[in-house]
Amino acid sequence: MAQYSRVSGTVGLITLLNPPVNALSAAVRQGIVDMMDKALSDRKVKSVVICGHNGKFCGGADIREFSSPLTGPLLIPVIQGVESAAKPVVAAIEGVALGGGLELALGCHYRIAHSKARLGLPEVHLGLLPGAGGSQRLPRLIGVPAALDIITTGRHVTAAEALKLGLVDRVTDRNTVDEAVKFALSVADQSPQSRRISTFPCPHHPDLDAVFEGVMQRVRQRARGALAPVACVQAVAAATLPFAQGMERERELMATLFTSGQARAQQYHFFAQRAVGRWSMPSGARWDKTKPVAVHKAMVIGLGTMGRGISVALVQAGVSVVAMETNEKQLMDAKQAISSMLERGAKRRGVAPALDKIRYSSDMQPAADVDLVIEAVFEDMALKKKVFQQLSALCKPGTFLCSNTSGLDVDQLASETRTPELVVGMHFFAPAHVMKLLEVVYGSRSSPQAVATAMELGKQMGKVSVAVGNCRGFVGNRMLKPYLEQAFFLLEEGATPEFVDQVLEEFGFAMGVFRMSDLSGLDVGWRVRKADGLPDGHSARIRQGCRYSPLGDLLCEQGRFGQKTGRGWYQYDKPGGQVAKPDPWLQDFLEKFRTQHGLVARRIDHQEVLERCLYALMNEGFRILEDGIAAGPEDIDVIYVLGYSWPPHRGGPMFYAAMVGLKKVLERLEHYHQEHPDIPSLKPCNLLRKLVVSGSPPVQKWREFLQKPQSQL
Ligand SMILES: CC/C=C/CC(=O)SCCNC(=O)CCNC(=O)[C@H](O)C(C)(C)COP(=O)(O)OP(=O)(O)OC[C@H]1O[C@@H](n2cnc3c(N)ncnc32)[C@H](O)[C@@H]1OP(=O)(O)O
Repeated sequence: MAQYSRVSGTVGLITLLNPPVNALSAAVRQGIVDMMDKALSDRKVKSVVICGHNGKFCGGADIREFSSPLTGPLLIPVIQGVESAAKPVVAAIEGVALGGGLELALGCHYRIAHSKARLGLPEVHLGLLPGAGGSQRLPRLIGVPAALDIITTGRHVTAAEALKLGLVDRVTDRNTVDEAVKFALSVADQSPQSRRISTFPCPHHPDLDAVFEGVMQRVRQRARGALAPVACVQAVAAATLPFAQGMERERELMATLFTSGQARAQQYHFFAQRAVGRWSMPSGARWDKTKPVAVHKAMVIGLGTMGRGISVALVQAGVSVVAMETNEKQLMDAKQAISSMLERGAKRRGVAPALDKIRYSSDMQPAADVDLVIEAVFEDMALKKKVFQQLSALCKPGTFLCSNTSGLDVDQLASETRTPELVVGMHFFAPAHVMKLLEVVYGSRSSPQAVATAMELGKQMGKVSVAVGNCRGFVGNRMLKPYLEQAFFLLEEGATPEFVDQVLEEFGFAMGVFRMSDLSGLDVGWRVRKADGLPDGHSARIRQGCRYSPLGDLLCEQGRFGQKTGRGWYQYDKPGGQVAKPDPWLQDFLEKFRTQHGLVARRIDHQEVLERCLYALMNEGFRILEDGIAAGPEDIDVIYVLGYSWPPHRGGPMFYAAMVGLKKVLERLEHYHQEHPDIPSLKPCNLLRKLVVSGSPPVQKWREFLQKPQSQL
């Protein structure tokens, strides 16, 4: 809803009231209409200010309303009503003006922003476009190139940048509403006629065609099959037409997006990202019953790529860091690298680099005086155990001990310490100061407070933290295993790396499985498999009664580790080269392999590649839910979108399973498992069967079918 009062004698003040972000629900839209009527009909009122309750202008349309038929007045006429008002209307922007919120502000005749406010049109992240005139008014106000940038990236613009772009008229450090009221008084006698953005012509640009072509090309490349970014460009292109025609085009494009599965997927992802913050553990411990401990000082042990990124993320979150590395040369290199990462980051954010927040050490002693340690040494259990033993002896009581591991047993590490309840895994993703995902792994003895502290620290670092149980590979890497396996089996059966990658990239992954494997290095998994007892030079295709593909191992034995050696599943022009080219050697190698094992290459189609890779991955997701390793499908989906480049417009693997239809997924898995009975990951899991028998409920209802946590609190 919206509140109305008259202030300073002649200013009508309309306050949007819908906590926490004053989203434009039906009641708020109706409130704006009613309060505008009140202000315009009050003869004493000469000008109007629109602001948001509690220091937030408006977070946009109420996304929760998108899943049911719209009621109340539509936003487009509401904004038109504001713009066509005969009295000047000023938007007082505090906190955020996003999506429909910024569109409303664009309908006002003036915009005053607080210096800390953020403005943007992030609809593209919800699978939409700014459909309440934003795609038409923004380019008219700030020009096509700047509008295209803001609309297609969905990024938030600071008040300072908004002022530079001409998006706001004034920026203030003072009380924004008071300033807006003063401003409204000063323009009370002026006609708003010349301030109506819908009447502006689109600013001239010498080569608009080239601008649109360039952006469209970039957007298509980045979009990976997403419809919204492309529609955003098309909508802005329509801003060069007369306003009414542009609005009609915006409406048509929006209608297509609004009903698309992609918009549903991206809106699901928006809420899923927020839902994972409400974590729970099988013990019944929960986010709302556990207080995190504030971390002021942390230590990072091991300054390889991960340790450096983690140190930067901590410093940028305002935590004092001791960065430790025993190798002096590595320590010096790390210091230089971390300083330049901090400097670059600070420059991007327009702040001073917090170089004084970090100090360096070549020994473990400073661990005695920190609140939390993140161990980020090489992924080797023996080495990590040694570090945890040392930490246990050194740290003061209450210090949280975290391991940045991508899949090792957190319980084993905890058992090396005197305080297993303070041990959790913190699985960061590379580059750790950039990637948004953090898996927080609780062991069987981790205390709820340790989990809450790691989750909160992740949030402070700007990450989306997901609490997961302890098992080999946790959630993300555990699901990756059957996916990779299927890709290898497909090569054995007749596919090529190029074809498998092409199918997965067409689906929307940034990189197919083989290009990704070349980038991250084939040797990483090989070393882990060898540590698990993989015999050298052995190419058997059946291990412990199950199908096993030795292809990756055989490539590693040839020194083909991927990009870094210039050869892997593809060839590169030099070690470290990035352009993957098909390698005739690999074709020859695959043919010889098939002959050696009596395999006859068959024609494998697009559908089989997708189904075998993706359904095997989803099936593992159902097992993870069944095992209680993830609390709900949202957790898995957030991990896959943010950490494994699953296309956001497909929601995540569990959401996608629901979109495809659980019955179909089950049938196809049954079919493939019949064809390949020696591949256990293709055997449909019980939870999937249970859901199908229960009529394939929507993904939001799956938690009801999972085992309830046992409350021990
Ligand atoms: C035809 C009309 C078309 C219009 C197009 C639109 O306007 S689409 C909406 C565009 N707006 C956005 O995309 C903004 C989405 N929100 C955010 O980015 C952030 O929430 C925020 C506004 C920057 C605030 O961030 P903060 O970290 O402070 O809080 P949370 O993200 O945790 O949000 C708090 C709760 O508010 C819910 N929420 C936020 N925005 C909306 C919204 N637009 N509609 C409905 N609900 C919203 C959010 O879900 C949180 O609640 P939970 O219960 O925790 O989920």
